[in-house]
Amino acid sequence: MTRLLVIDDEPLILETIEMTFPNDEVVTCASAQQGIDVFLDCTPDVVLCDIRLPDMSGMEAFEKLHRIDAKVPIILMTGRGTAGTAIEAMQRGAFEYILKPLDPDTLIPLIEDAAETSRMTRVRAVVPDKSLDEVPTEGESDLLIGNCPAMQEVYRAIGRVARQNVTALILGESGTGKEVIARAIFQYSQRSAERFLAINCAAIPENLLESELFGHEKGSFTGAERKKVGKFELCNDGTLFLDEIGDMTPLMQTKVLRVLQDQTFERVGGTETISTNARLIAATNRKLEQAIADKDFRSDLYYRLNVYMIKLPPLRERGDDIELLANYFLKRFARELNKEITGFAAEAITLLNTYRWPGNVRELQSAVKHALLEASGPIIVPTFLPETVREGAPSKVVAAPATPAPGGIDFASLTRELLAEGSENIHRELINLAEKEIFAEVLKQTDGNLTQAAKRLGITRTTLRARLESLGMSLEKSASVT
Ligand SMILES: Nc1ncnc2c1ncn2[C@@H]1O[C@H](COP(=O)(O)OP(=O)(O)OP(=O)(O)O)[C@@H](O)[C@H]1O
Repeated sequence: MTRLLVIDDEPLILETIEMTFPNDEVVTCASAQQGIDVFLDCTPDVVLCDIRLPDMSGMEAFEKLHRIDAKVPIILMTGRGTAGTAIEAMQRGAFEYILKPLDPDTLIPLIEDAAETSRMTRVRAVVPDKSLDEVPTEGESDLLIGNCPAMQEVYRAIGRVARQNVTALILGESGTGKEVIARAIFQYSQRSAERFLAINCAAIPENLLESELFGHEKGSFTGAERKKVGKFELCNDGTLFLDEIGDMTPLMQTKVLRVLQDQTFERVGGTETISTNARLIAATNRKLEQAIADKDFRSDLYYRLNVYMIKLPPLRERGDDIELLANYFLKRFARELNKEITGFAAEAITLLNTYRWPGNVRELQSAVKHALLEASGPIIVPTFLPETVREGAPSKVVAAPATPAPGGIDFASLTRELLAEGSENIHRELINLAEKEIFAEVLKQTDGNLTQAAKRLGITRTTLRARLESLGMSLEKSASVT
């Protein structure tokens, strides 16, 4: 839910906006002073402010609001005659301007975009120190969870790069936390009081992306009814987050490369050369080196972006962090959903640890939420987890060896299959598979006696038990035998 503050003295406009956003909290004010008082009182997510107000000019009102909290996106509503003032306000930090009469098809995506920017700018992404017990209040901050060596390295990298004014490139599969890392870099940087804007390069068509990034002059193409200031210009002194950069078209790659090289560009249809010192943070889940080999991505752009690279590991490679994250989300959502659930059953943890998590942290987050909504007792047991996690084999290979050789598992073909699949966890997957076979056979020979089996294997009973658990192998039979 977005908290929207609307300042306008036209009752019809206030009513229209209330009706357009029935599921959001819309606070309306008929004068600039009243709007400023409410702003001070409730810190909205987004402000919509008319450029003509009874008690002061919209520009003055904008400047007062912006001075109070520069991180709240302010959108100015204007008639055609006052668009020039609105553009000037944008250059001073306003988020956008919109022409009256308001068209819901333009207004709704604009408010969504502003609310998302507001969230990214204002919700802190906090790199943990020692206090991992901390559960931030919803909306206040996102604590980055994870202790594994790869995540420790990520935190160190944020610390190293944030305060330097260089481009950062964040790589990682979908849902690994690239956006949170980008926000952390911004928030720990010297530009944290300046503008932070984000754009998803995969979500919009090339010509729109071009306008969004570089702006356009009025009349430069059909539909360009007014001049637009692009994000590179707006982010002068600020930070621009280009998400899914690997999906940019060749034309856009060339244009972005030029900005990185010369810090200049022209608006679409314009001749004026504009300078920008926007700091770029880029992210992608594509393997850029492969995209370069496939001639899909410019190598010179890659080298420009890759001044400092942060690689996020997939969740399945983060070891104990899976349990840590699951418990963190459990605490967080239990509080939000007002549920008294204290933890996970051991079997549920085993499932979480063995599942492959193709959607990474985002998928774990929704699995925990799902489990909380399903849960009826004080702890999460396997049946409350989503079916994909319960039944989704930890990995294709571990579930069903594709080509077992007559005498056992054909490791050479499995290795080839995993290589072709692009797996980056071949060692772990095959070792798990081998262990499963070995343990199953020894337990069969020792009638499920854990002590005997551990003795024959030459490992301790505790180690065997832990390995069986983490491989998702049943302990039922062996547990009854000591
Ligand atoms: N280490 C972490 N600790 C806590 N929450 C995390 C962590 N990493 C990611 N998240 C949460 O997981 C969700 C997905 O993260 P995010 O959107 O940053 O991923 P992404 O890599 O940008 O995904 P995509 O490539 O699909 O855009 C977010 O809600 C984020 O807050």
